[in-house]
Amino acid sequence: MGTRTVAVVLAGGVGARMGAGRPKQLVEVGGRPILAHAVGAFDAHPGVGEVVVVMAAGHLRAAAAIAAPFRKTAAVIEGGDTRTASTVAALRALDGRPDDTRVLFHDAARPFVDAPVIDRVLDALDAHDAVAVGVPSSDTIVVVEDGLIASMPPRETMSRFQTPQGFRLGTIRKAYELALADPELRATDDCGIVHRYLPDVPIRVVAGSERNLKVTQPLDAVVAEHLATGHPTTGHPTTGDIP
Ligand SMILES: Nc1ccn([C@@H]2O[C@H](COP(=O)(O)OP(=O)(O)OP(=O)(O)O)[C@@H](O)[C@H]2O)c(=O)n1
Ligand SMILES: C[C@](O)(CO)[C@H](O)COP(=O)(O)O
Repeated sequence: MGTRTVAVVLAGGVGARMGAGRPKQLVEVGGRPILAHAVGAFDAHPGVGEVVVVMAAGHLRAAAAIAAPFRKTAAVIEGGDTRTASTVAALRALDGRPDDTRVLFHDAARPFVDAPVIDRVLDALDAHDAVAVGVPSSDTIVVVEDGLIASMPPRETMSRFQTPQGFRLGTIRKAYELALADPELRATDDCGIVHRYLPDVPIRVVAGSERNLKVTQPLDAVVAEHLATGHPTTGHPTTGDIP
């Protein structure tokens, strides 16, 4: 048997910016919960052996019901207060696994991750211990401090990060061990933890996909419905803009 690959679907958030009254990963697009789309993508991928779902406290039964029909679902566990804490919960659930295990961390809020993106991450993990997924930024990105431009990196060097982010388990474990000892720890993704705490580990960036959007704001749900069905939801002020 080859090296095991575990996909961790991070669904521990509450969806405050979406304001749906429940975690956005439970909201349906195209007739299925967002969480089901995300779990389904990894369940269907031949390179993935197991799927672990990390769910927001108070919603574990709902998540378990969504994940149960997928044969690769190995566990549904409770997350933490931050995305970082939810990743830590997943790493604890993987205690005892060999260091060369491949682990993919994916935002449940990205329902349209597809096989080519997962392929690229897994292929890159053959040669690298940490892999990120990015798409070129169409916008100019500026660093703003106190309402003023502090720096303006050249747009052609800017990449918008998506998930899955892939790691050898030993590498991401070590990075989090160091991160958790840092009282200043702040991070929005897992590659950021490796970049900061294991700066000598090169992080390979592979191409993501514009479809692999993160459903974050109410408008994203309209776009997601359109991508899932070809039909926008009705009643939203922007639906007329979408063919
Ligand atoms: N404590 C947390 C917070 C976030 N996430 C997951 O990380 C992904 C990206 O986070 P985000 O889009 O910010 O989701 P929420 O935290 O739910 O959104 P918000 O910040 O608007 O509350 C999501 O799949 C989310 O469920 C998580 O597993 N645990
Ligand atoms: C991991 C991520 O999706 C990469 O773009 C993003 O950083 C998640 O951030 P959030 O604040 O948890 O939405």
